[in-house]
Amino acid sequence: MRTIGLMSGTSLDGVDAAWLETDGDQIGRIGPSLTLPYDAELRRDLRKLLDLAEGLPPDDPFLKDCERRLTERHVEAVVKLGLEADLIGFHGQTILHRPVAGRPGEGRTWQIGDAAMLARATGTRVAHDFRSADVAAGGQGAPLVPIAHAVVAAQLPKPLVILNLGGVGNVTWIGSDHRLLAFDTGPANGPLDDWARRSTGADYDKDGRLALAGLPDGAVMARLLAHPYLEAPPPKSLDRLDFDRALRDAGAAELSPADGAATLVAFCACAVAAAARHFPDPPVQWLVGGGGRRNPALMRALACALPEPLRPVEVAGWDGDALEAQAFGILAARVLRGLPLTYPGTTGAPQPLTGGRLTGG
Ligand SMILES: Nc1ncnc2c1ncn2[C@@H]1O[C@H](COP(=O)(O)OP(=O)(O)OP(=O)(O)O)[C@@H](O)[C@H]1O
Ligand SMILES: CC(=O)N[C@H]1[C@@H]2OC[C@@H](O2)[C@@H](O)[C@@H]1O[C@H](C)C(=O)O
Repeated sequence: MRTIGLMSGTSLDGVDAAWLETDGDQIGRIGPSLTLPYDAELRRDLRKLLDLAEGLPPDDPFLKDCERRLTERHVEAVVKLGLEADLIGFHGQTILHRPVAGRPGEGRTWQIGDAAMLARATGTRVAHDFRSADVAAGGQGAPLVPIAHAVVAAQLPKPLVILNLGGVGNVTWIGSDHRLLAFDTGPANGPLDDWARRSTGADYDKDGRLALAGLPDGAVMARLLAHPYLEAPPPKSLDRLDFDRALRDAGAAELSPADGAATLVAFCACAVAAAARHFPDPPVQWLVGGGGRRNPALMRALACALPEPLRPVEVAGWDGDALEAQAFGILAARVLRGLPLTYPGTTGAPQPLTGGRLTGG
């Protein structure tokens, strides 16, 4: 079927949209994709929502206003793509993520976005709410893209790792027997963006210039590397703000702008290297997607920290900016067909689980 996947990630920079033909198991034609950046006001308000989410009722007027504006940008992205689709995969914006491993009914994950409004405005059926069923069953509810990675990487040599460097980092390890192991590695661009905004006023550290001008601070690094998340066995996932406190306690805030950025880059890379210790076998290569692959400071730090070759996903013929959005097209098709989205090896789901809901059409 013809799908449009829509992903608004933890970097809060905009919505990625991608057209793809898929039945959820295989991919057919790959169409165009685009990113519709958010205006500064929406970015700021979404960032504010992350801080407020814990205490907000679902009908809070500020939240509802952000949700409407966010959904309008998604409608705009679909219209701009300008292609017919049978199904839209609508992730929405995560504003809170608190899964409770192995304790059905206790965790919480919250993605905002008005699926009915999107379905009405585009005249297309919408698959959404991809994470709740997994969290309700005691899974992590994230990452969700691993099964889609397995679909697009079907022909590549294994073991293979796909690393996404978004606001948070996440890895998918695919074994020679097609086994999946996936989890969040640690903070990636999220704290770096916050740091760049506070110290330079820019939305992010473009081309890693600030980080390349500094040096990682040994004492701060030592404290950060002792964080229990790194050694904790998967499944595991993170909220965008989960490391903020640890970064403050480690003294990162006292560093100079350049050394602070260099330290955050080094920590992101070390967290990825720590993730590799959980893989059953080393991969033949790492393929890197997400905005972080454009940061030379981060790519250099990763190349130093990992023994295996590390390359942007473009070497496999993929588009590293579109991959997550394409994944939500694949996941939408799986929702429609009732196929599993999550697995014991990806989220800690008790068994392969379908999920998501369908609206409109
Ligand atoms: N040229 C560049 N130099 C440095 N960093 C860059 C560059 N281009 C993009 N980035 C980083 O990539 C981020 C956006 O990445 P991406 O769009 O993959 O995140 P996301 O999809 O929102 O996050 P997630 O995958 O966690 O949901 C930006 O916020 C910025 O930090
Ligand atoms: C709760 C949530 O939205 N998590 C995101 C976030 O951004 C990256 C990482 O943390 C990943 O776990 C997930 O996104 C991708 C799309 C996923 O679910 O696979």
